[in-house]
Amino acid sequence: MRVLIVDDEASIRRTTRIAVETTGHAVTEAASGARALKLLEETSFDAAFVDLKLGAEDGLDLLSKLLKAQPQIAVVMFTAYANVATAVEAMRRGAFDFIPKPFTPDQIRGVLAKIEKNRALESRLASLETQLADASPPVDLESAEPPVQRALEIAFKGAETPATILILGPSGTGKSVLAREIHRRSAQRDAAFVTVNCPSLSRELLESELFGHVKGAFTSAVADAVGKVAAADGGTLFLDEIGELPLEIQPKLLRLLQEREYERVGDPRPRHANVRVIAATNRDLAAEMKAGRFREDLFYRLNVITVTLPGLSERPSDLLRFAEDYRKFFAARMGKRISRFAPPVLAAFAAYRWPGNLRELRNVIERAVILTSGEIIELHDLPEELGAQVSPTVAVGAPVTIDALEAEHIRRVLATARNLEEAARTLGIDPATLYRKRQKLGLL
Ligand SMILES: Nc1ncnc2c1ncn2[C@@H]1O[C@H](COP(=O)(O)OP(=O)(O)OP(=O)(O)O)[C@@H](O)[C@H]1O
Repeated sequence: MRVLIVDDEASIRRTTRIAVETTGHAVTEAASGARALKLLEETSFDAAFVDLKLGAEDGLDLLSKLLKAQPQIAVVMFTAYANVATAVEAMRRGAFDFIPKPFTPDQIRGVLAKIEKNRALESRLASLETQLADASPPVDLESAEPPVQRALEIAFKGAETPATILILGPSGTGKSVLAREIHRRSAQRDAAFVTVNCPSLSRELLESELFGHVKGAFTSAVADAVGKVAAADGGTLFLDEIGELPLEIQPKLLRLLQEREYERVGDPRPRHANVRVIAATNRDLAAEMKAGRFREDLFYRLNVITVTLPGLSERPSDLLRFAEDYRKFFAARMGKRISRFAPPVLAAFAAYRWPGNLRELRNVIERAVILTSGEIIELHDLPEELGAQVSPTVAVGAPVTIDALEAEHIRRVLATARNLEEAARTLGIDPATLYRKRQKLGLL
């Protein structure tokens, strides 16, 4: 690390320098605030030791100026032993730590180790954040399909209120992605977004994961745990696959939703948590309720603002946009130049039913980008089940019915058009007719 020492007393600068240098860090000295600020214009520092009393200068003012010039710098203030109030003020203004005078070399080394540990954590966090941002294609929350537009509108309006939101839709349609977006658009956007995956644990472990437990509550409870409800206090709790929440836990969740109260496993004291709940499921919750697997009161409590995300095959005019976004994203990530999809690929996309929805589309395109050796993604770059969808026999002049030809033509036009209106214009029919034909031909 590069360390700056700012003190008007040469002897203090010298003892500090020796302590810092024994830990292998590079030192620069400044006898005044003005000199320190000049040095900051030329070099960046990781840490600075600054005397609170710099002759006539005020070390607190200098602290603010140093942080303004280089916000990442960790500033440690040297303070007179009795001056605790000023030390507190220094911390309030953003000092990393303070060391009372007189100090020992070990105190200097201790605080340097703390700064280094902090730096390492910060850079690890930054790299994880970049990895996360890089690992996923950009989120696209637009749609040319009226049912999706309506769903998103409800979700975004609901986001601004504290209401519970239930997101329904088949697997891979983007329920988790939407839940995060709702949090991002909510008043509690700066607080935590905490996910609980309901089916991933046994009932006991899920209850403790949600509400926490006290030491000894069950065999593996070797220490107290706060639980995800407490972790989400002030923020959003996302309950993924709520349809699989065990019946025994359902009344506890209902109490949390209604009274904001819960108890840790093994501790009868009621606790309070102010969490906004978003729940998602690919199950038919009303059917689960009728079958006795989901409590009626909880169902109605969750079912206040409900957003249904349709499957990808019901969003033909969005499909191409997603496919293009994914192509660009994965090509850039793999450093390949891939300019487009061959027309039969687009036709195959339009014909396929996409049981895995957006997740499947993303995986198919990632795979195709890896496999393709040219600039264009071809049919043979797709998994077999997709390639096989396009029957080569359906072609003009081939021995097929007009209906089959029409279906194939509509599919292909839909696959390449930006939206339903554009496809209708190309086909020379009005959008309502195209909508009906799509339904009749099973293209929805
Ligand atoms: N709006 C979006 N824009 C771009 N990609 C998306 C979008 N929504 C979903 N995806 C892609 O689809 C994948 C699956 O999304 P997500 O996990 O949110 O689906 P899900 O409905 O919660 O699935 P499951 O029910 O299986 O949990 C994401 O990782 C992302 O790559």
